[in-house]
Amino acid sequence: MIELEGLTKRFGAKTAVDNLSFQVRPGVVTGFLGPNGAGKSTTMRMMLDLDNPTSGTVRIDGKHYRDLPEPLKHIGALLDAKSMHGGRSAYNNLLCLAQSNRIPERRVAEVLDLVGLTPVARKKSKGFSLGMGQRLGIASALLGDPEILMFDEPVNGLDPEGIHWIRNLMKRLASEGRTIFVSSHLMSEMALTADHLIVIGQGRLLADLPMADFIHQNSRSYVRLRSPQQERLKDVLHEAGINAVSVPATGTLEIDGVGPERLGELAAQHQIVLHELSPQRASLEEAFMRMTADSVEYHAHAPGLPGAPAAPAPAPAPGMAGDNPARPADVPAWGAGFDATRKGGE
Ligand SMILES: Nc1ncnc2c1ncn2[C@@H]1O[C@H](COP(=O)(O)OP(=O)(O)OP(=O)(O)O)[C@@H](O)[C@H]1O
Repeated sequence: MIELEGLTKRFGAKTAVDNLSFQVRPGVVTGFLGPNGAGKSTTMRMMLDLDNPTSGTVRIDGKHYRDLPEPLKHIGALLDAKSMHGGRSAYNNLLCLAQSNRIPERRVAEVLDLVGLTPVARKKSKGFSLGMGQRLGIASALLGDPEILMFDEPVNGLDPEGIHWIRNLMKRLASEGRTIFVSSHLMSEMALTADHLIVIGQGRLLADLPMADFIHQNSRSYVRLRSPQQERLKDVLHEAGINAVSVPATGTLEIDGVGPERLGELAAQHQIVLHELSPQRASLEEAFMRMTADSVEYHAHAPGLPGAPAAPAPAPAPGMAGDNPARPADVPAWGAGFDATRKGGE
């Protein structure tokens, strides 16, 4: 279990993470979503004690990260797959990490096998493709057989086979009772992977709810009709007390709350020709974009979706004051699968 209470991080005048409070529970995949610059990576870095909170706390199984005796055995993370030592083989990268965390060498071969890298174990990691690098980062996260795993944008740049593999791996790890926390800015991807959802925007909590609830709340279903007798069809629907909205861009009508059977029968009764009668479901990506519309920091110039009020967010727990002292230099560094250098601005 990961617990955040009133977690806040400021970089000068910029508040990257703003009074975040939530829990990440075991046995499920929890998706961590937010648009670019929302504060996901900064939050994850504070979870691993790589950035100091300005205020608030993070607890890993009830303890501060720095108080975990052998951290890799509690929590594994993939933050930045490119941070491996390129001049070392995959095997040696993992071996160094294992040795610094008193993990037996046989575990190195086990995790290489688990991620499918055994055939290239002795190759230097600088020659690895993006997908192989991600697998190596995941192997490093799994090395200590931790109960908690965090993945920052693990499917970035992967091919469909790689995406499928990571998705199944996360589900399997969760089904073993582990705590899986995975960030993404793609709702469509998360909808296929996560059981629970935490959404942030401009560092603030926007939603904390089961994925099934998000899908239920945001899957607007409607019927689309297209007819060469559009105006007549509209009149007929109006007479039947059905509200149809014209969509000029597609030349169609959209109807909420009435099934396709009834609409088809009405058209037939009035001998109206239909070229399309199709049930539709609004995309989750659109719902996510509406939820975060007010907090998107970097807008493209193309016209976006209309802004809508953010989804009701659970009230954040009261923040806990108190600065976290800097992590001492001798605390075992993560070493792999992430970039252990602190971001500037502290
Ligand atoms: N070291 C730093 N100094 C100053 N500002 C920073 C620093 N690190 C992050 N920020 C700012 O904090 C905000 C949150 O950044 P963060 O990288 O955590 O977001 P993110 O949700 O992970 O974004 P992305 O999806 O683009 O990776 C951004 O506005 C970013 O510019």
